Amino acid sequence: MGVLSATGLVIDVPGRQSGRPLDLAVEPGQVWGVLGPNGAGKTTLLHTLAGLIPARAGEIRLDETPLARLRRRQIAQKLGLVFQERTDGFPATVAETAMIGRHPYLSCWQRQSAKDAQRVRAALERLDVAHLGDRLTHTLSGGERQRVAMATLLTQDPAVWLVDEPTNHLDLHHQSAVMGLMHDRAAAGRALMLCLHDLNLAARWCSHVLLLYPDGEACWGEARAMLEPGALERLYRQRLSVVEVDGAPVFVPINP
Ligand SMILES: Nc1ncnc2c1ncn2[C@@H]1O[C@H](COP(=O)(O)OP(=O)(O)OP(=O)(O)O)[C@@H](O)[C@H]1O
Repeated sequence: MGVLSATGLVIDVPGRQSGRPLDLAVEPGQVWGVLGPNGAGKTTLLHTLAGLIPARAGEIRLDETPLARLRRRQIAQKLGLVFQERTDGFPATVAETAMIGRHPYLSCWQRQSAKDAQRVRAALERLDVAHLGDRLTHTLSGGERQRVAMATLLTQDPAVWLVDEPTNHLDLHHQSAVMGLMHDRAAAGRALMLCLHDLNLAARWCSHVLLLYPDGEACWGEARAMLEPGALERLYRQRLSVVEVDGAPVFVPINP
């Protein structure tokens, strides 16, 4: 049983017949990529696993405890989520936003410590946004905002990282840097699940893959076995050419 596990889980995608129940466990050290076409339910799955929306059926366990039995704060001490899109609830600087990652560990009136501030600084540096610490987040570019969101999750550094499109808005260098961070956190014993649109990032960085089909079908397993060109062509209804670079497959869409 992994640090995050789903048993008989059916996600609630509006208007869809119930799909294949998911039975999977995300173990420490694993990086799961969730792949599927637009509307397949990737975000819905992540939000369900985070306890933000109810499932149609099944059970989710976090560290062996049913999610339904945990209070929100207990969940936030073990699990963090980066949303695909962000809205600013209220004006906040980059440093203040990253500090939100420490809130699950602080009691109501407890002030953040020097150690918390140090974690924020280190996270901002790791995500290459330390120079933006005093800027209001709504003034940032899309890629800068994405890196601040990742820095906030790194400040939280929970056992389970759920990230909806980690490389959204990022240039090539920062895509690679963020995926490298995911790899490092997995090596440090975290369990990660990432929604990805880029097959090549999945092939390069994921240990496990879950393929979600628009009709609710799904299959999952080790990345090497799941990233089979025929299966991916059916998933995306897109012909693919495959070459190998640096020991990993590179998928290139081709026209008929
Ligand atoms: N609140 C809602 N009301 C109605 N339909 C919804 C709602 N939320 C999600 N859906 C639908 O559920 C389906 C799954 O959405 P979801 O965002 O999980 O897909 P996704 O795989 O993450 O897609 P994308 O790749 O475009 O991000 C979509 O068809 C979406 O329109």
